[in-house]
Amino acid sequence: MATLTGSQAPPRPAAIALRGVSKTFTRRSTAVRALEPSDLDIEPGEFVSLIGPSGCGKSTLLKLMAGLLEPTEGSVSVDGVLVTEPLPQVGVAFQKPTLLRWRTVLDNVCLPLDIAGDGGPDGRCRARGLLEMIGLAGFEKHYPRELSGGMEQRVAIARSLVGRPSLLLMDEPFGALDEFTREDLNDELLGVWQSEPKTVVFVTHSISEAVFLSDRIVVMSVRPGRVHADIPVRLSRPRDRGLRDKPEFYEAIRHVRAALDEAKGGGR
Ligand SMILES: Nc1ncnc2c1ncn2[C@@H]1O[C@H](COP(=O)(O)OP(=O)(O)OP(=O)(O)O)[C@@H](O)[C@H]1O
Repeated sequence: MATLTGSQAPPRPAAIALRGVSKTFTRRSTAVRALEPSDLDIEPGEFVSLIGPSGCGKSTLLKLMAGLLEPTEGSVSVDGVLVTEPLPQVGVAFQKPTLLRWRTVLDNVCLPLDIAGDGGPDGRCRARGLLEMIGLAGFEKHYPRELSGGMEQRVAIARSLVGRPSLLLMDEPFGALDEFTREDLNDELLGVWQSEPKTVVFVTHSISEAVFLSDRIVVMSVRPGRVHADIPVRLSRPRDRGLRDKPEFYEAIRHVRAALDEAKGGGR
């Protein structure tokens, strides 16, 4: 029987394809142009960070990908499907963990499964496994008020992963944390991403965080936002914390910083 191999196989659609996507927010008579028409392709399994000056439209872009905002012009597709509403294969994690205070840690992680009517023993077992993977074994029965900020953020990340999303959208998930906790969570996020490959789009203000995590860094320019530079990060994987001491890490940081400096001046 003939099988499709190599060049015969149909091309796999991009995990995310943005075509001429722009966004203007309108309130009464005021219009804010947040994003100029932008094109971007992200391949399945890529880890891509978005970085840029405050107000350049990073969160707007992420919300457009998540189906939480509608583009003013253009289209967003995920796995070849036009995004018109939030899709089940997409997980999201934002800067604020927004845990439900009356639910235990385990029940917070299981929330997406409960909403999807899939909260059986398998899902709970997976939730426990994720809690263990991100260093929260033993805290399943605790309530959010009993956790530190870093622990709450870990719970939010486990929650975003429990439905096995093929695409994970993260908006400054570690922005409110101290540097040590942030580095620990970077290590843990990479561990999860390496053990369960998925496409990740990650918004951050930290150049070193973007370099440590990403295959590519998309640098955006000042408002109205647009893609200023698309920089591949050619550091080998798997990566571990030792990478942060290596000259090639600093070299990559310098490169991204130069692009970011240009992007900041680009609108003036
Ligand atoms: N719902 C909204 N209504 C009106 N304007 C908005 C809305 N959301 C965002 N904006 C505006 O769009 C622009 C881009 O905002 P966005 O939050 O996407 O930027 P950002 O790059 O994520 O910023 P930061 O790095 O500070 O978080 C800003 O000028 C912001 O004021």
